[in-house]
Amino acid sequence: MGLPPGFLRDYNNDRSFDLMISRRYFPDPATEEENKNIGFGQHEDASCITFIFQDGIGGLEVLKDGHWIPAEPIDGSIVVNIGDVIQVLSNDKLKSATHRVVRKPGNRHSFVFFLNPHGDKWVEPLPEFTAEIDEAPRYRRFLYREYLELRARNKTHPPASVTHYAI
Ligand SMILES: O=C(O)CCC(=O)C(=O)O
Ligand SMILES: [Fe+2]
Repeated sequence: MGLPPGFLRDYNNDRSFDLMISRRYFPDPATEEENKNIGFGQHEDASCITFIFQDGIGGLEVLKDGHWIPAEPIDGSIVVNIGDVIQVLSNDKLKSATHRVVRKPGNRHSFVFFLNPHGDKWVEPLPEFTAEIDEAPRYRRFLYREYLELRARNKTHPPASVTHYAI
């Protein structure tokens, strides 16, 4: 990221807002009905970074230049996604990965670990990516807890994203 080693640890070394979720996806129902094979719709994670441990079934996809690219399972490997917090800290230099899961013929299992800041942490573009390189901040600052609440409230509506704080 162009930041000193250990930066993320120094920014937030409190692990109490981290989260690990175990997920199970049922097989593709193989109907023609639209969106029926979506196991987890397109989204970005609210985390700093996310680690995905998936089995061999597949279905995880990442959006790149308008195309969905499968993140094929590789035995013994972990998928690492950049989340919204890094996008804001880096003032958009690093983008939160847009991803989804499509259902495959088999039952899929994954463990998803979200490395998050503490809820009382302020999230804002860092000087290294703004003042120090003559770039205007693209987000106003917000408390991490506020953002989690915003996302929880908007779950059933168009999902909230970090663009809510865009300047
Ligand atoms: O199950 C997966 O592989 C990914 C799930 C996911 O994107 C999430 O929990 O945010
Ligand atoms: Fe995700």
